[in-house]
Amino acid sequence: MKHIGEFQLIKQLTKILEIKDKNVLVGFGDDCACVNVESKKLVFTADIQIENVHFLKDKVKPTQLGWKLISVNVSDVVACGGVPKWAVISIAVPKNINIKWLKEVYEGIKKALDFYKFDIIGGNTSSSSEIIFDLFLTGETEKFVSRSGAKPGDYVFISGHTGLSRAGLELLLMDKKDYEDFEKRLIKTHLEPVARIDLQEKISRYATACIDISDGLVGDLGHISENSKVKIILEKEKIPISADLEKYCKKYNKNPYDYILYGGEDYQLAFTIKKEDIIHFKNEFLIGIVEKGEGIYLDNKKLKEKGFEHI
Ligand SMILES: Nc1ncnc2c1ncn2[C@@H]1O[C@H](COP(=O)(O)OP(=O)(O)O)[C@@H](O)[C@H]1O
Ligand SMILES: Cc1ncc(C[n+]2csc(CCOP(=O)(O)OP(=O)(O)O)c2C)c(N)n1
Ligand SMILES: [Mg+2]
Repeated sequence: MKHIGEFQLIKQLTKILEIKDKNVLVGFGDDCACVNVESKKLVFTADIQIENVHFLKDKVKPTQLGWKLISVNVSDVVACGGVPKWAVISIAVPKNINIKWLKEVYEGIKKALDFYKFDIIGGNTSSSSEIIFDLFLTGETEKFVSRSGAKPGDYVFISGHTGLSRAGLELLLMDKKDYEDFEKRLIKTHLEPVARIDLQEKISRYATACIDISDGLVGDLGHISENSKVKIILEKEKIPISADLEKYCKKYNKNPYDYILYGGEDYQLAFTIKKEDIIHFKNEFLIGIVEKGEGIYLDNKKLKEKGFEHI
């Protein structure tokens, strides 16, 4: 197959479909779809964890895998301002799967459901040569926060440090006998991300646009820029570097900005707000502004909007 990229592929496929129901407020192209149901707005999302694509079976505890499956989906619901409500799960596993291992994945899932406070209420089981966990999650929101609402003059924020997860993945793949404490913390960020459910209310109330950072900060801000038809200017000086990432980059001679800007699987939120609402975001990081135009800039340099793509 010609290499067209994941997002081009999604565009070509979804063009074949036609959303006819007028109650659908948001279809393809955002973190969640959104549907009017009586006086409520329901949001829908699905994300998957696949062996050798999202995880290596011998490098993750089954409980961590269950936790991550739930977190990555909650992250999309929160990015739309929603509260997670109900989910169904589809699994596909090799016929000779270790049942104890699988039950431990479900223990991790249960722990996450208790933390994020919602239920899985159904699912499906099938076989596959590689392990697949797919979650379909619905949530409720009063106001849908899209990727398309950023306006010139808005501030750009991130909810926390980025780049740590990629450093954690690289450390895991190094297969070291011993890890320093900061390395263990980076690995934990990769294997046990926590979706920013704590920000749900503020996002719902104040964000003019929001996306969860799964494919890398610049790639994902690129979706806000494209959908909102605006230019985003990041100020290098304002983008935070975590102390652990700094240590990692010093030790392994890496450029921290490759991680911060392009890392992926951060599951922090990138969002825009009106300037006057800045008082509500004291613990988050102001990293830039929205202007008329297009593209993502770091100070006055245009950045390549490359993010993680599966295809
Ligand atoms: N195969 C597909 N068919 C229809 N819609 C899809 C498909 N894959 C992704 N989408 C939609 O495309 C958009 C982008 O997907 P994705 O990049 O996976 O979002 P996210 O990073 O928030 O999970 C979403 O609205 C998603 O619902
Ligand atoms: C073994 C392994 N290789 C590579 C990665 C890195 N990786 C896998 S998926 C991904 C991007 C995010 O996942 P995706 O399924 O695209 O989530 P979405 O953007 O749809 O929310 C990254 C950075 C990984 N986690 N594990
Ligand atoms: Mg997805």
